[in-house]
Amino acid sequence: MGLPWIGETVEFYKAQRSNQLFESFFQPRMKKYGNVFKTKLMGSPTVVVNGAAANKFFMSNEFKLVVSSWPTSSVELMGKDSIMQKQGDSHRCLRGIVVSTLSVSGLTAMVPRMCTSIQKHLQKNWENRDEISLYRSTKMLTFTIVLECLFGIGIEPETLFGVFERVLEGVLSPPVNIPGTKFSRAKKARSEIEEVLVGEIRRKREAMEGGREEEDDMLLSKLVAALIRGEITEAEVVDNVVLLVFAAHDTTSYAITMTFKMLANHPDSYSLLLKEHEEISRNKGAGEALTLEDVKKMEYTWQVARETMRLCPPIFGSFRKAITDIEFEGFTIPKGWKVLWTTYGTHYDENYFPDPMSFNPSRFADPVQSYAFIPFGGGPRLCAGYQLAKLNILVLLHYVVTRYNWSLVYPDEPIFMDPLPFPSKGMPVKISPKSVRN
Ligand code: HEM
Repeated sequence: MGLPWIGETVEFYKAQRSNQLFESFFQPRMKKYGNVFKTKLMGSPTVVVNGAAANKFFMSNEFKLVVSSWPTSSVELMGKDSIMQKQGDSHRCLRGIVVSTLSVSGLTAMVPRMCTSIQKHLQKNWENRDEISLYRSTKMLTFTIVLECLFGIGIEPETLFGVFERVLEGVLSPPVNIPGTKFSRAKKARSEIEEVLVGEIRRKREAMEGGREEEDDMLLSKLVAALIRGEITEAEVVDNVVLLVFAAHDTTSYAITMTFKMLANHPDSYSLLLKEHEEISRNKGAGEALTLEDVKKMEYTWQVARETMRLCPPIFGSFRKAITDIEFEGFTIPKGWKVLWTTYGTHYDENYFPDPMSFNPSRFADPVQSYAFIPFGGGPRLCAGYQLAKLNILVLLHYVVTRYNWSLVYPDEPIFMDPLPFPSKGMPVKISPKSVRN
């Protein structure tokens, strides 16, 4: 387990920064000790678990044997009332509100809104340019989509983007609130966001209580309606807006950029994907928005995106804390110890994915063993924004591949992690418009 207090923290962070967590940290230990091994990270004895059976056991026993465990700085910056800190009824209530906006009827209404946001973004940021930073562009776009299409918050996204970025920089930094530290800058940014959000929430509440606005299918409206009914508090509304923007941001944009990278490196897959989108475009009138039915036809594209997230998961895993002594496969995990499940441990296992390091989207044409493909987690904490992320990835890909010729400036651009992965140069892409109808 390494040195007495820090254990293997230094090795872990070093591997993480260079995006070598699997190769330099997990894999050597799995080879030596097996799929379940003990280490010490950030002062906590931690059991790292890998494999579908372990994923199922720990993810589905959330609240019974384990609970999510986040660093102090994340909790302070996302807020104590965000869904990631909730358990029991309060978790169910908040999750129910979020997921209700992503039901079939919610998604049906969302697709045209998303088409408008994406087309506006491309027009503003891609038109008349011959090179763009794909990562920065998709980050800004994801942020806009969460505010405009999910929450229905009418604040100009550009005015809040930089402030949110400052919060994100502090979420995994040491929680030292001294002027000049990343954490203190992030706290200040969080207060600025809170002020804007509280203003927006109170304005909406007054309008809804005064009968000038009705509850609609946007998430902010649903949260404020629950606030008026006394089911949740104002702090819960604020903290969950912040959390959802955080949860959506770097994850979706990384998934999109890596999908483009994979397509650039696998021209055969790109040809198949392009055919799928050209077929969808052919059946649309000029300027006609996509529908949920069109998105459902993007089957191969979703296979490509899933294969990309298998090989390049935006989230490498997540920590839990044992709330009781746990017996698992002959091991005893004492109460208070941490458990870390990792995406790599199953995504790169040939028992679930033959020839695991090769890019083969069509392996997703058939159903995958449950809890073997876990970029979105599983169990009660399964990603609440899964459907939004899927829609965002598919609809953006549609507009880009049907409207632009594109190529990567640096096909072998290194990926760094801090704490989430990102392309080190922002993934610059050369673009030129195609002549299209819609
Ligand atoms: C490709 C994009 C995304 C990936 C890979 C991803 C991944 C994940 C993972 C792995 C978890 C589980 C964490 C755990 O078990 O501790 C999670 C939870 C969550 N995600 Fe996502 N996510 C993505 C996009 C989004 C989006 C777009 C939203 C919302 C707008 C979102 C909202 C959430 C929320 C609210 C939770 C916590 C759920 C709960 O505690 O009940 N995510 N996500």
